[in-house]
Amino acid sequence: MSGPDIAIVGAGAFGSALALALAPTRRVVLWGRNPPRWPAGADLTEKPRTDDAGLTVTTDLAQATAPITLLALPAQALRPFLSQHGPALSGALVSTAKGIDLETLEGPSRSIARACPGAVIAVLTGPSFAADIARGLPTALTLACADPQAEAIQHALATPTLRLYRTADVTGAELGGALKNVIAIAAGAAIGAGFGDSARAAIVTRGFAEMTRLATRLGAEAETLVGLSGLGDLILTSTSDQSRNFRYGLSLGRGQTFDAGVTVEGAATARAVARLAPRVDVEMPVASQVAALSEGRTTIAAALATLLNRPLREE
Ligand SMILES: NC(=O)c1ccc[n+]([C@@H]2O[C@H](COP(=O)([O-])OP(=O)(O)OC[C@H]3O[C@@H](n4cnc5c(N)ncnc54)[C@H](O)[C@@H]3O)[C@@H](O)[C@H]2O)c1
Ligand SMILES: O=P(O)(O)OC[C@H](O)CO
Repeated sequence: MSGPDIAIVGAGAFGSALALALAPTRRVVLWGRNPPRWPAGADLTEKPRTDDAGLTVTTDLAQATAPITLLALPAQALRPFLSQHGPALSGALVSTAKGIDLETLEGPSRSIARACPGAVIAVLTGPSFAADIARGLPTALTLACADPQAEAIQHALATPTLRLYRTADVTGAELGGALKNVIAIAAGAAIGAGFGDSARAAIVTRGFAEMTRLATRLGAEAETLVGLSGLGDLILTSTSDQSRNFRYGLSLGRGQTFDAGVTVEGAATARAVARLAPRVDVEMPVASQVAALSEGRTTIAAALATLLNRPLREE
């Protein structure tokens, strides 16, 4: 019998959910340094499988070898992981991370390119909660890849309920996924502070404008930002308390503490953006308030005042 079709590196909520979604029709190996974090509501009973499918869980990274490897690690963990293990990875490397590295101010695809020169690189992103994917609920994602293998990877990762759209705009797709987390924190903070749904709509809309400004300045196509990876994921994350970023924002708005063990990609990415945006001369007023709030440099009232007191201008 030949080896796995798909390796998944990272057995947190998302890697584990993808493993459950793909295993009924593919040979999947899921690697984690800890046991898998099966999402709440996932059905862990044996599903009907094709003869040539199934799931293997391992803590031995050498076993996680396949033509396609999904890197389901948090954005701030990806580069350190790759610097240690990058040379051992092979095949197409597909990142699911949604963030900007605080040290390099680069997205996941650049981290992979630096650590694994010559690898086929892709990004899997878009509106999707791990719990939904694990339950087999219908989901549409973006597979961003500029390599001729993009279409083959798209087909290899799609399932009857996981519909993948393809783009060659890797920069746009990964920045949409990273920046929506920052704006979702702001949306949560507005709701948590009691500013209301109209304020949230304003933050999401103006937040989307600044997401697009930064992404296009960094080489993204504006069209990508209005797709699943940008606007689609922004809508999901800014409106659902399933989102960890939104819930973190809620707690900021309410003046409550938040469990430091929960992955909140938008907090670090807001700080990365606060350093990156001035370098490319892009204004990011909402993101800079999220950075200040998450670092405790401002209060929710002061953040609101700063945003409302900006000079009046054309939309
Ligand atoms: N959870 C979701 O609904 C969801 C959906 C889409 C995308 N994503 C993205 O997928 C990425 C992973 O998120 P998640 O929800 O699985 O996070 P998680 O917090 O549930 O799990 C992260 C996993 O990474 C592991 N990890 C962290 N640092 C590591 C390291 N240095 N070496 C090895 N393993 C390490 C942890 O042990 C954990 O198993 C994030 O960028 C997130 O934005 C998550
Ligand atoms: O729980 P969050 O806020 O990390 O969001 C999860 C996914 O990115 C939603 O698409």
